[in-house]
Order: sequence, then C-alpha cells, then structure tokens
Amino acid sequence: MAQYSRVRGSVALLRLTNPPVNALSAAVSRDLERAVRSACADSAVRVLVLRGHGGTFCGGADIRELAGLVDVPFRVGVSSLVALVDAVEAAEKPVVAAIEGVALGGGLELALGCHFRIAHGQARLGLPEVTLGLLPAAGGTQRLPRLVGFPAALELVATGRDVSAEEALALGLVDHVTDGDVEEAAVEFARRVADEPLASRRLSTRPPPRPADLDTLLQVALERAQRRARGALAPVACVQAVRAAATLPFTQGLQLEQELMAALLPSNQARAMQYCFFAQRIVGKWSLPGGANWRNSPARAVSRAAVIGLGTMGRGIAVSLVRAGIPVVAMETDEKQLRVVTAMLEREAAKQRRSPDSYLQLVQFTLERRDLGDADLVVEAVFEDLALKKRLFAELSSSCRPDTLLCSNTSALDVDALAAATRRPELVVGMHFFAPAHVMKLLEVVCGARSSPVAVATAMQLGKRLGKVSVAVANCPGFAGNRMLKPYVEQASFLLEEGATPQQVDAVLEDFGFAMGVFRMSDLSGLDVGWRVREEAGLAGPTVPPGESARRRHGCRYSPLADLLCEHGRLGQKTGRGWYLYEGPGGRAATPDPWLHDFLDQYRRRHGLRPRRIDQQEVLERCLYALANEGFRILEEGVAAGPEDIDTIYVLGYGWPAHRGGPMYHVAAVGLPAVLSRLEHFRRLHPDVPQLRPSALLRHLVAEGSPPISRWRELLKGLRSQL
Ligand SMILES: CCCCCCCCCCCCC/C=C/C(=O)SCCNC(=O)CCNC(=O)[C@H](O)C(C)(C)COP(=O)(O)OP(=O)(O)OC[C@H]1O[C@@H](n2cnc3c(N)ncnc32)[C@H](O)[C@@H]1OP(=O)(O)O
Repeated sequence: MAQYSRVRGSVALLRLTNPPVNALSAAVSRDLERAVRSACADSAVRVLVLRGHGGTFCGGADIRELAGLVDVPFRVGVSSLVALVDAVEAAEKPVVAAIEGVALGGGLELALGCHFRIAHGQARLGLPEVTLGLLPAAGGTQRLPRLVGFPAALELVATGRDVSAEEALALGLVDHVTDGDVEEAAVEFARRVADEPLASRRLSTRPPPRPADLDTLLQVALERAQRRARGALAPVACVQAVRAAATLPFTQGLQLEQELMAALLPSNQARAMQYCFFAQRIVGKWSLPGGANWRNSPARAVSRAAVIGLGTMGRGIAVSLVRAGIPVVAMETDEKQLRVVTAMLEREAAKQRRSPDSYLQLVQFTLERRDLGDADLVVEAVFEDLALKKRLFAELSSSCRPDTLLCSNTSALDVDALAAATRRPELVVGMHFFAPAHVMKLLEVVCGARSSPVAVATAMQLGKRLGKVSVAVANCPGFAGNRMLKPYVEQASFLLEEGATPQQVDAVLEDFGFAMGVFRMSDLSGLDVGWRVREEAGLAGPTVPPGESARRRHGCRYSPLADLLCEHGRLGQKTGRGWYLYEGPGGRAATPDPWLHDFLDQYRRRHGLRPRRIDQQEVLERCLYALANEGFRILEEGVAAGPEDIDTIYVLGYGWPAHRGGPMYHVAAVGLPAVLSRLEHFRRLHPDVPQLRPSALLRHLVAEGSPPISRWRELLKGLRSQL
C-alpha cells in the first residue's frame, strides 16, 4: 500500500507498495492519497518524494479491476486514481516523483501530477493504455501535451510506445536523470526545490503550447490514427482526447477524456485486448507432461550464443541476441550476408542511440564450425531442408560442448527427427522466430518428445530476454501457427476457384483488422515457400502420384492455383508478380493484375467451375472458422496448452487484430454453437474438405454448454497433453 516516513528532517518519503508492479488498484490509490494528504498536513514536512517499492515506480492502474476481473464497484475503482492524481497536483508542498523500473499508464499519469520528475537512467516511461483498448484517463491526455508538446504527446498516447529515461529527458518529460540511487537523487533534488513556487509546475494550469501548424498537425494525426487503427477504436479516441487539450480548457478536456474512456472501458475491443495482455502472461507459465514447469525448472545462463546461417531469419536472430547484450558467433559462407548483418547492427545501434562498436564488438563472424564450440546455445537458421538440417545437427553434436543447447529455427520440420540425429536429443528444441526476427515479438518454443526441462526453460527464458513472448508448443508438422495457417490459406484458394478475386478476399480480411490479407501476405513471404513444402509432402510437382487429378489429393479437394502461379514464375513481391502485380521485382505496392483475372477465368472454365457471387460473411467464416477449427484440434491433441497460447501466437505472429483477441477468443465471442453450426453447414456443402469437419473438442465444448474461454485451459487438462 503506501508507507510514509520522514528522511533528512523535512522530506516525506512515500513508498507505493503493491507487488509485483505496484499497480494502482482502487484501494492502493485511496491509501496513497491519504498518505499524501497526511504528509502535506505534517508541519515538519517541506517536500514530498514519491517512489515505488521493489525497484519499480508503478505499472499503472490495476488492469484486473479495469477488466472487471475483480470485484470493485466500477465507478469507485476508476475514480480513485483520478482523485489521487488531482490531490497530488493540488498539494501545497512540492511532490517529486522518483522513477525507476517503469512508470507506465496510470503510473506515468501519477508522475505527471507530481511537480517534478527524476528518473533512473534505466527507467522506461509510457502510456500503453491504447494497447489495452483504453486511453490514459487520469488526466494523461491533457497533461502530457502541456508538458512535451502535441507532436510527441500524440505519438506516445496513440501508439503506446514507451521511452527511455534519456529520451524522456530530451522530451522534457523528466527533469533529471541519474545513474545512481534514484531515491537519494530525488531527496537531494527535493531539498533544492522545497521553496520553489508551484503554480507553473501544475500542468493542469499550464497553457498548452500552440505551434503555428497545430490544426494541420491534429488533423493529420487523426487521419493517420483512423488509417492505422484497422477498426480499433482506442487509437482514434486517444487522438481525439489529446486534441481536446488544444481546443478546450483543462477541466473540459478532462471531461471529454473521461467520456471517451467511459465508452471504451466496457467495449468488446477493450475486453479482447485485456484478454491478450493476460494471455501473454499465462503462456509464460509452461509445463511438460512429466511435471516439469516454469516454477521448478531453472533456465541455464546463456552468456554466448551462435547462429548458423545469416539469411533473412538468421540475420534477425543475430541482431536480437546482440541487442540483448549476448555475444554471438555468426557462421555464414556467403560474405554478402556478413555485410548485410553489419549494416543492420549499425542501424540498430543508431536507433538505440548506441555506438556502432558497442554492437559490432559482440559479433564474431566465422566460416569454421570449431569456432562455435564455446557457445552455450546454437540457433540453426539454414535453408528449410530436413536432410541438410539433420546432417548439421549430427555434426554440431560432435563439435559443440556436450552441454550446448541445439536449437532449430525451422518453421515446420520435425524437431524430433533433428534430435534423433544428435547424441543429445534432450538438449534439442525448436526456436521458431518470425520474420523479421529482430522486430516480431513472438517465439514458438517447440518442445520435442525428448526435450529436457532445462532445454525448454532456457529457450523460453532466452525469448523473454530478447524482448519476445515465448509460447511453448509440442512438435507436429507446422507446430501451432503454421499448421493453422494451412486450412486458412486453402479456404482462400477454394474461394478463388468458386468466383472470388484475391483483392476481394484480402479486403474482407483487412476490414476485419488483419494487417494484410492472405494473398498479399503470401506475395510478401514468397509463394515458393509453400510450394517447396507441398512438393516435399507429395502434393505438388514431380512427387504427385501419377494419375492424380489436378484438383484432388489423397481423396480430398485440392487447389493447385498457387502451384500454377509458381510454375509461371510468379513468386510474389520478389519477382514483381504473384497474386498481384508490383512495380518491379522487390516492389511493395500491390495492384490487381488483369493477367491473373484472365488466368482465373480460364482455370475455372477448364475445370467446369461456374463462378458465383461470394459475400463478405462467407469469406470471413470459411477462412476464420477453418483456422480456428484447426486450433481446436491442436488443443485436443495437446499441442498447445490452452486457447491463450494460440491467440498469443496469432496476434503476435500472424497479424491477427488484437482488438479481436485472437482466433479462439473470436469464435468464443461469436458463440461456439453458432460457429459449430456454420462449420456443419460448410461441411455439408464441401464434404471433400476435411478441415471444415468440426473438431471433437468444439463439439464437446458446445455439448458442455459452451463454457467461457477462461475455463478452457482447466478443462483441457483432462485431455491428452503433450505439454
Ligand atoms: C462510468 C464510467 C466512468 C469512466 C470514467 C473514466 C475515468 C477513468 C479513470 C481511470 C483511468 C485509468 C487510466 C489508467 C489506465 C492504466 O494505467 S491501464 C495499465 C497501463 N499499464 C500497463 O499497460 C503496463 C502493463 N504491465 C507491463 O507492461 C508489465 O507487466 C511491466 C510493468 C513492464 C512488468 O513486466 P515484467 O516484469 O515482465 O512482469 P509481467 O510478467 O509482465 O507482470 C508481472 C505480473 O504483474 C501483473 N501486472 C502487470 N501490470 C499490471 C497492471 N497494471 N495491473 C495489474 N496487474 C499487472 C501481470 O499480470 C503479472 O501477473 P501474473 O499474470 O499473475 O503473472
């Protein structure tokens, strides 16, 4: 809660205590407000210093209360924080915030209510409410622009980006940064400002800055937020609230801020995004069938890593490791790739305001396998070819230290087969990064049948250290993410056969909120990736059994459209044409291609397919329900531990809109009986498409009365688990 003690005679030290992140629950806010008032009433006190317990200033309002997960009368809960910030700002004695760890959301709003802010050099500050479907409604949208100006305030509030102490100082968000003891620095600072007049330090009374181009700036910000939001309400509301600081007096701006918040708080979008927040924490609590879990299995320290292969994936992985301060031995035969990595590291160093050398000195390039011998962990990122990878793993198990962890960045291949090629199968795990690996926040940790708890714990922990969310999944073709992608992509292709166009399907998916529709995404990743996988699986190319008809494989419906495009050399953006046409090879702007429409017409005629009008609802239901149906199969087979794992994978790895929670959350929100009935309907129409056959788990959940998604994890424990 809030402790109040006196230091150096006249300084009141208030310690906000609510582990683990000192979240401002209603009770904690009220308690702190009481402590502030009594310190102000203490005649021996001249100045107050506010700090957090345990190395963290404050992680914001209590999200459990905002999400309605704990029982606090709603109005009481949300109004206590506003009252606290107002009381702090109105204090007649200076209040200095001593910020270390994080000051996020309501935590930063509290600091904005203080008259001065001191930060530790490692602190991070930000207003991430937008990522929870909310806005900073304890005065943050009104005070921040008055302190740092509109351009910075608009950006920080609408994106939720947090900043370092150094950037905060440059923005004017904090008054001083120290690398020493933040409490000591704040107490010292407080004694110096004890007698300063406070009027100009109260942000609510400051006139907002008015640059000449303010109207244009606000208009552009609003349009940008609308464009980028992809249907999300919060980013637009954030800009509207900050804009009110320019057009309305403080109290009216505050009122608008609260009205916008009142609309967001109970919205389905906010519920979905808060579900995503907790899902990303739940997935860190992994367990294996033998009883090993995140609590009882310590990770091994990784003080030196190696990456083999510096193609697109390997480069990103090497950069992530270096950014986390881990020395890397990078092995690659192609010198061109070494230059690319060097340039990437220089760019990253500049972004982090570090010297290029501070990053470059952490990388040792090599052509020799013996240089890897000393690594604690090796990540293999070579070409996606099982035989090649097996050879490499066999060699690594002889040339590396006996305790070196051997990890594969494969996106779909059999991790158990790689483990079997080594003398230490227990130290082999999959670490499936997503491209670009230094940007994407997801890591699928693939636990093989023989992976040891220490191997899993180390990979999961390393992911976290790299700033990623690690999700443990069991080994199966495509793991969780790519396995679910298959029926989704297949449905999209069937829809083209039946009369849709790529741009129609993509537009529906992008309206739903995906960053990119399925065809644009496939052009971006390269059509040849799937083509190779299908060839290996005997579905395309010379490996198809003779006599198999063009549109059937193993007795089921098959669409060869993507294979045909590859045969025409249309591999996507890299060749300047795929499902769309681009400006040239490597181009990014997709335009509909008349050639493709002729090609689809001819294809349909050749196969006697009569095109029909397909509506938006059918596109969405067939693509998304087929994908979620595979998710249910993954859960019933125990490949993933719960719906939170699948949803985290899809939101962080596949561009699923967070304001829709993830595929499993989405079907739960639509209603499981309705989804089951639509799948049954599509299955009747397409009996030769097994992915549309409703999974046993979906049927079971409906038969059990469709329990809420929060209960599925527990229910799944009764089923077979590979995790
Ligand atoms: C009628 C209607 C009237 C409406 C009127 C409107 C008025 C409204 C006024 C109210 C306005 C409120 C505005 C403020 C809103 C907010 O502040 S929302 C919260 C913003 N903060 C965040 O988003 C930060 C979230 N947390 C993090 O980013 C990280 O947790 C961290 C702080 C950076 C720490 O990271 P790490 O050390 O990696 O730990 P984690 O594993 O992430 O977390 C540890 C546990 O703590 C839990 N937790 C974290 N933050 C919070 C939080 N803010 N609230 C509750 N719980 C939190 C997290 O879940 C972990 O717990 P477990 O899940 O049990 O492991």
